[in-house]
Amino acid sequence: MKLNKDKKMNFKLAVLAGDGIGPEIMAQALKVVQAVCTRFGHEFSCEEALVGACAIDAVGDPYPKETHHTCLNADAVLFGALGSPKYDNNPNAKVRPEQGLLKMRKSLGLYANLRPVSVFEGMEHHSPLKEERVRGADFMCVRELTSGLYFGKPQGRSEDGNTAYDTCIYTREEIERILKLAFELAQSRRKKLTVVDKANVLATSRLWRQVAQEMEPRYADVETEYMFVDNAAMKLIQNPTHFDVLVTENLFGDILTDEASVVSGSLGLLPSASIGVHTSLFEPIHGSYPQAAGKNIANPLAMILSTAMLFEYALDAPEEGRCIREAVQASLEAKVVTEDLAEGTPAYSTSDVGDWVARWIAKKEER
Ligand SMILES: NC(=O)C1=CN([C@@H]2O[C@H](COP(=O)(O)OP(=O)(O)OC[C@H]3O[C@@H](n4cnc5c(N)ncnc54)[C@H](O)[C@@H]3O)[C@@H](O)[C@H]2O)C=CC1
Ligand SMILES: CC(C)CC(=O)C(=O)O
Ligand SMILES: [Mg+2]
Repeated sequence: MKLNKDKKMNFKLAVLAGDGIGPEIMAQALKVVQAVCTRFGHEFSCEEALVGACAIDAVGDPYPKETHHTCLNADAVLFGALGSPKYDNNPNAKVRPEQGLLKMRKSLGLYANLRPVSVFEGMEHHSPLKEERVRGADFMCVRELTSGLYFGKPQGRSEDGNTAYDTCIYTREEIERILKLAFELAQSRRKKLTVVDKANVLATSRLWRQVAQEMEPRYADVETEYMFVDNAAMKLIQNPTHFDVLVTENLFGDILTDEASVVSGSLGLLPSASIGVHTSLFEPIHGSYPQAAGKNIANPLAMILSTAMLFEYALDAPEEGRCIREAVQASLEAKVVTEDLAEGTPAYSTSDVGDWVARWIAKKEER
């Protein structure tokens, strides 16, 4: 990224809209990035690339080499979502969009997926849980992203097709690096870490727990607890304010964070940042929501909030990130929301919400 003499940025984004609602929510995110850049005096450029079902259809590969190079040549990656019923409903498909997602994460070295969960001020009523239960909930899920059951080999079927297997593998090194990140994150927050595993049953979980226990003394200022994943699944919605930083393996983190979106009120509200070795990538936690594709009804806020994380984590520009969050808070207060959040008020379209948030950012100084 270039900085001019006034410390204004000129950065380059790899833009991977993907499938389903991906292009619709990405268009809103880019409006917001443009509004923030205009407001703060930055410049940016985008290079689009294919990933997922659209990439299979175009070139037969869900994560083409060209896409990988585009990601490596950019300052950061913005990703929408991928996946299509065409492949979900065909168990015999030779190539799957999700293979592209896994390959992208692995080859970009994105081993840590940060998924913040919180309730916007005054928006507790969006959650189907009791308002007093979710008020003040604000925790960070740290999901290991490049190992575990989604990556372990062997994976497949027996010759007669009647037995299937997946393999869960974790090395000490993989566990240590994600735990280090989680401990440090806890130190920068409320100093509480919940390590979620299934150590009563799984060998990989027992290694996770052992490594975490060995590291604990180095982070004596952090209160560390261990929780089995089934219990965590219950506690997350029974008592979400219990948590500060929660760290767990790939599969558990995937499932628990979709569940945790109930605390915020919609899956369409949860952003994420994937960080690691070669670059960083910002994406909503939800998928391609194919039922909504092309209808201009999906909530773009998870994608828009992912751009706030882009400014904070990749561009070291916290004020810009804060500005996006304030705009999102304002849109919720003004009830400019898509149908997943509209209760008794008219639903706005995906593009209306994007326009409103971008306009709010542009006009902020007038308030
Ligand atoms: N990171 C990614 O690209 C991911 C891709 N997928 C893929 O997405 C496809 C659909 O999977 P699903 O299990 O249906 O998950 P999904 O996350 O796409 O949708 C599940 C439900 O969440 C709600 N939802 C999701 N996004 C929303 C939004 N922006 N606004 C409002 N409501 C929203 C809808 O009620 C939807 O039916 C599959 O092909 C799957 O493999 C799933 C998860 C992550
Ligand atoms: C489609 C999966 C591989 C990914 C997923 O559900 C996620 O990253 O949240
Ligand atoms: Mg998921």
